[in-house]
Amino acid sequence: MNIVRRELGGALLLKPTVHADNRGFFCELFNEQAFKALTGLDVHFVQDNQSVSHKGVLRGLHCQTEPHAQGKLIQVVSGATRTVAVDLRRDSPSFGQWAAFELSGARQELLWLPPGFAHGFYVLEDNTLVQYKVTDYWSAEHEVVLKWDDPALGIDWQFDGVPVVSEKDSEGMSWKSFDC
Ligand SMILES: Cc1cn([C@H]2C[C@H](O)[C@@H](COP(=O)(O)OP(=O)(O)O[C@H]3O[C@@H](C)C(=O)[C@@H](O)[C@H]3O)O2)c(=O)[nH]c1=O
Repeated sequence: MNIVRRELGGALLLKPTVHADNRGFFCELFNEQAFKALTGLDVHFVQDNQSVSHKGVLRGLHCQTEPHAQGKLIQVVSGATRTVAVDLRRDSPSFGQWAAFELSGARQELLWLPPGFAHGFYVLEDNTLVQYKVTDYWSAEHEVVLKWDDPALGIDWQFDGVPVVSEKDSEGMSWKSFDC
């Protein structure tokens, strides 16, 4: 596995080593020892999540706060997304900044987002399967939902039409009310 891109002082785009042969391919998606050797991070995952979405869906922006902040290792197994991370770590030089990543089954890359990042994705193809490992359990009471289209964040989602969002996400909090 290699680090192919670093963003916002902690987000990492990772490329697994793919072993291809006449049957197809094999790759390790997460190996605790190798991840630590590569990144210096000692992560412990407690939950694996999966979602399937139609083209045009947007999920996010979601973040869990302490003491249940979640690091996330995200993979698009099939289909494609434009995935966005926003740095919500108040002590970070990139606090309030966002970065976008094109993830897809074809690219086979993984995105590591440390605890303290908001995560969201816009789905570019039907039947997009997203899987991610998280370092803490889901806790609805610690969930922050940030408004994905807040002009103060200025995220360039590159929409093709009006995105389909959940009721929860349409009622997300503004950046102004978070940043106080
Ligand atoms: C996140 C989560 C949801 N749920 C339930 C709550 C609800 O009934 C249903 C759907 O939840 P949501 O609408 O929050 O699903 P979704 O919008 O896909 O939420 C996810 O979005 C992406 C962007 C993330 O970063 C994730 O951490 C997670 O927040 O699943 C769990 O049982 N466990 C979980 O860990």
